[in-house]
Amino acid sequence: MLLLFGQAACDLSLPDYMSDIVNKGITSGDTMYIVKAGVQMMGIAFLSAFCTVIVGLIGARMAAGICRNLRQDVFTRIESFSSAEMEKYSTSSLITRTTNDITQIQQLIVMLVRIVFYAPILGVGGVIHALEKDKSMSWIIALSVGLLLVMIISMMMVVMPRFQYVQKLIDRLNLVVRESLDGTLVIRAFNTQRFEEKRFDKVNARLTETNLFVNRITSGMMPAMMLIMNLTNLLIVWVGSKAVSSFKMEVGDMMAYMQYAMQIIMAFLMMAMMFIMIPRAIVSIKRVVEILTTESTIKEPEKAAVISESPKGTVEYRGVSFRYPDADEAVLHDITFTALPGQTTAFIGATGSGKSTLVNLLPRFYDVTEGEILIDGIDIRKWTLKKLRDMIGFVPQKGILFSGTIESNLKYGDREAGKEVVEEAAKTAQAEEFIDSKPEGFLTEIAQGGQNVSGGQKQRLSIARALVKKAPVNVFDDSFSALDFKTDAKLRAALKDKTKDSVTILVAQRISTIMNADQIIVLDQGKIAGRGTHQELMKACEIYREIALSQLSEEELK
Ligand SMILES: Nc1ncnc2c1ncn2[C@@H]1O[C@H](COP(=O)(O)OP(=O)(O)OP(=O)(O)O)[C@@H](O)[C@H]1O
Repeated sequence: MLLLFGQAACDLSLPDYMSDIVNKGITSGDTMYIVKAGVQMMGIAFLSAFCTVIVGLIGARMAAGICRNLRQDVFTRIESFSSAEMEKYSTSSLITRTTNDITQIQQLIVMLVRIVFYAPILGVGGVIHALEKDKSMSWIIALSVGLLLVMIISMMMVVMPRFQYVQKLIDRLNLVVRESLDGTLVIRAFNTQRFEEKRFDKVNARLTETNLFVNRITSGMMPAMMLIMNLTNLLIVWVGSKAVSSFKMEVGDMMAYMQYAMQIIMAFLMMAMMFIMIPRAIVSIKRVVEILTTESTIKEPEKAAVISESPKGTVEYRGVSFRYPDADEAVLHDITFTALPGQTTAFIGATGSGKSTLVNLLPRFYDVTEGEILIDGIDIRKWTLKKLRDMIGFVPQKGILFSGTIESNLKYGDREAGKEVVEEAAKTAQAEEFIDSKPEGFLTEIAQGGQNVSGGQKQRLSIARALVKKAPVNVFDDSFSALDFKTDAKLRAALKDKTKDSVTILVAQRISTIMNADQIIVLDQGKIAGRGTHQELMKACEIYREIALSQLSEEELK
């Protein structure tokens, strides 16, 4: 603040020096005075430049600091979102908000620090100094400021609505790029590069068009402003020279007046720039605030239940129904079952029958619409999210790995896990063989998204990652689908041995994967169509029999 005052005071004093040099030095031929005042002027100009640089530095640091914290807050908030909020905003929009929108805010802060105080001080100071020199020419300044204001306000009215549109288009552009990059293989296989290019071109062209429109108007503003400034100078010289010739004004004062007029106009220009940036940044601020104020639909309990030190993990679904947010119909209806420790509870059913939805309710990716889910007799909504999720070793349907080494991926759920635990989990998940075959073993680098491992290897690493957690409840959502029958069988045998005391919930499409489960639940259109052991279901459940016979012969099923 002090520096800003210093900068403005220096800038405002320069025209006075110039006026004195002309009036006292040049007209009377006093060279010493000219040199002395000239040196002082240079000193002040350097001081002003120094203040400007320091203010710029402080502004940049402040903006970078504020926006680093803001980005962190937005990221943390997004991490707390449930799947419902993730779907509401879309991944691409969340990326734009965390990056581009915050950059807009950062630019505004830099600008604000430089201008918000400096411009008014310069403007007001300029007016006071100009009036001190001469009052008769005030109308010239008033006229040019009025013209500038009309121009700026009309321009803002035209470009404002476009700013919102630009941010939306950036969201859209991100979405198209993301989809194209994620789907490269499909695009190549279907030869749809041209189609994707067109899709990209369309959004890109619209974004360019809108940006060009905004830029054309804002860049047209500069020459118009220069014109107003030059006309103002011309008017001052014209009116001023008449005053000089009639000895009402000195030449130096007229020159100083011209400089004050320029400073006043510059102050307005700076404020105009600020007013151009503010609406744009407001759009971004609103989008960021929207994220920061969105509460996750999955809430922590107001009063968490007291959980035993070593929970057993018995999972119980009681009359659970579920409807996706914004969907018309429920996808799960009145599901009731209990999964006991030491037992495997398996789910089978046609695609879309609700198996993944059912297991996704357990770690509270979504909350049930009706009924309740209990672990060890306590409603999961009464558990803290951390405790609840620590209880569950979850293997999602889509094997997702992170960039890093195999080891860092396996230790994802427990950073402190020892070497033996990691190796044992890899062995149980039948991943040890292929890890050992790599020259760097557990330290082999995994590419982004696990692109350098096969589907089956990715599944095995995902399983091992869950096992490292040694959680009382393990959920495998169709996690054996990419494994060959032999590996599938070996894995289940090893799993049975290693997870003797835990609850195993298994979703599968293959009968052979679930045949030996202690309890099999058949899902049909979100309802339980049968439950029991394989033998019991073969006798009593028509849907199960159909699925089983479509995959294996009567002989194999016995
Ligand atoms: N995020 C979502 N929003 C709205 N509806 C969804 C969502 N995810 C799934 N559904 C719908 O819920 C139903 C059940 O889907 P779910 O993925 O649970 O089936 P599934 O039995 O696991 O199928 P699959 O064996 O193919 O994985 C489907 O009709 C699906 O269209």
